[in-house]
Amino acid sequence: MLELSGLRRLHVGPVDLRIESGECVSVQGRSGSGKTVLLRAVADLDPHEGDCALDGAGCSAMPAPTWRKRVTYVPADSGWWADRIRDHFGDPVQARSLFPAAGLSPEAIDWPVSRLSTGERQRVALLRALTLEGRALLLDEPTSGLDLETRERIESLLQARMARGCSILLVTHDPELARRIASRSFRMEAGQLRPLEP
Ligand SMILES: Nc1ncnc2c1ncn2[C@@H]1O[C@H](COP(=O)(O)OP(=O)(O)OP(=O)(O)O)[C@@H](O)[C@H]1O
Repeated sequence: MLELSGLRRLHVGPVDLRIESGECVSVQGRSGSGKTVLLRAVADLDPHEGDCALDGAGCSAMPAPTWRKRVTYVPADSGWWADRIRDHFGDPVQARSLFPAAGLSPEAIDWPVSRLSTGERQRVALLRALTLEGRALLLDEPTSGLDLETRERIESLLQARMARGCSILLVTHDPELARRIASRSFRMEAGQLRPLEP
């Protein structure tokens, strides 16, 4: 269970939110409303007030890398720190086996990052997060710009992760995606999460 308590950063918050194990909560809202600011605060990437806890263990009580391994943030545009895709995975052989589930060729593990399309990069970044086996995922528009078939694959991957107890905080501009996988949806407005009707 991922819990946000009095979380505040810039014009966002204070936000109180509890996401059960195996639950997905979506956040929609206008561009610039603060959705990414919220995700980054939960990931402890920027200074903030308030705290988050995972299964009762507070973010402020553990080293940031430990928190970020358990609560994995996948930005809309991921960073890459090596030329080759395989070098972004602890176990490239295991990662390769996951590629087809995201609509990627297994051979892509040996490609340079520069060869990937925008949507392929997005999926590789998500797979990397999945291989970290964290207990919570913070996803910033994980299916934006993907075709329908590929979106469905990504949804299946996320559903499978939820079935294993992972909590997901999903930022999306796609209300249909939110309806399908989120049990609760919010709209970021004036720095607050306003509940959306199912
Ligand atoms: N470090 C910062 N310092 C000052 N302002 C910031 C900082 N980071 C983000 N902002 C501002 O906060 C606002 C919210 O940005 P954010 O990226 O969270 O929007 P968003 O809701 O995710 O938008 P989009 O849907 O376009 O991705 C923006 O106006 C942005 O300029």
